Amino acid sequence: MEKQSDLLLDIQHLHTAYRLQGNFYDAADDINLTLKRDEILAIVGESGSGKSTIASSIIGLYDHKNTRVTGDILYNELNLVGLNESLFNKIRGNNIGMIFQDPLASLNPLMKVGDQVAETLYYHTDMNEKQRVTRVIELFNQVGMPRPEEMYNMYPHELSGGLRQRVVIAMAIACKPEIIIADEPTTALDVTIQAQILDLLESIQKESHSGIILITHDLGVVAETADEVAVMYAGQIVEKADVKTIFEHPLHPYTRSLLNSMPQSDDEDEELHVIQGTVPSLKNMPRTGDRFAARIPWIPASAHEDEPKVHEVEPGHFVRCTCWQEFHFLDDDSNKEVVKNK
Ligand SMILES: Nc1ncnc2c1ncn2[C@@H]1O[C@H](COP(=O)(O)OP(=O)(O)OP(=O)(O)O)[C@@H](O)[C@H]1O
Repeated sequence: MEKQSDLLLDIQHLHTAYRLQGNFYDAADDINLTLKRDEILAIVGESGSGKSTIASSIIGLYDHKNTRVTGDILYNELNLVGLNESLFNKIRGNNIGMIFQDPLASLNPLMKVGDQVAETLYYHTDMNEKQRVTRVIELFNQVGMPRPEEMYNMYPHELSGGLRQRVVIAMAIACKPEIIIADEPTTALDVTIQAQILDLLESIQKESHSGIILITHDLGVVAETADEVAVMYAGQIVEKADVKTIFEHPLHPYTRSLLNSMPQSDDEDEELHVIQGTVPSLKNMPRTGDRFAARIPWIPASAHEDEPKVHEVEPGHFVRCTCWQEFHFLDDDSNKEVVKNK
């Protein structure tokens, strides 16, 4: 049986709405998710599907005047929804580490990278200066920075993108957080460096027994690293299962379309299925019916539930709506485009 303490985060009925011209619109709509110790949970979906909205709701980094967060985000006994800022400041960095897409934006250009990591330790631990420097060198070693002592005194612009992201990761894990949220941590990096950073995240997770939420639009990244996967479309989770099930037995038409659009080879002329259309903007989001229906118009309206519910089709495998039962790809090439596979 699962130990109570294995559950790190329990997100229930999370709604995050942004104010646009006076009205609030849900960008995350009734999100239910759990994160366990020793688990990498990937949240995957196209741009605009609401992935980063979930991340910012968890860590409480949003414009409180124009963002409304309701529901529960339970971290142990604590509900992070509505938590006061001084408590949040203690939890951020200490219990929950954050890695963003663009390491340059996360770092202060005018400060030595070693001092930036040491600063996190200054705020969250009672280490003295010497201990902090020692710990930073240890962290730089852990994240695979060559010549850590030398690196300590460098400025962000003197480092490559991959090394900068290692600094950000060192900062995120400095206080051994139980939870790490990585929002597109490899998107800004070269392909070869991407794999190294993913390997690093995995080894950190194994060593520290933390839980990682990995936000990505890249199913290749998911296949390589995730244990559990939540597929998001237009603010909602449309499918959730373990990684093997998502790749070997996907059901929701959106998950199947995403998988179908993945390159199968390195051939630049490979024909890729492109999902026609885009995620609707917040204001244009249909608030009733199946939000994905518009992108699979060849599936009859009767296949969709009027108010799609999430069904547990097998233990641990959740799918929104029953339309998957009638879903098929088009036989002709009308939803297929030749796009450069790079
Ligand atoms: N602060 C904000 N104010 C208003 N609308 C916002 C705000 N942040 C995000 N949105 C909108 O909310 C929706 C979800 O955005 P979000 O960034 O969470 O998606 P995402 O899946 O992370 O996409 P991306 O990968 O492009 O960041 C989008 O329609 C976006 O335009």
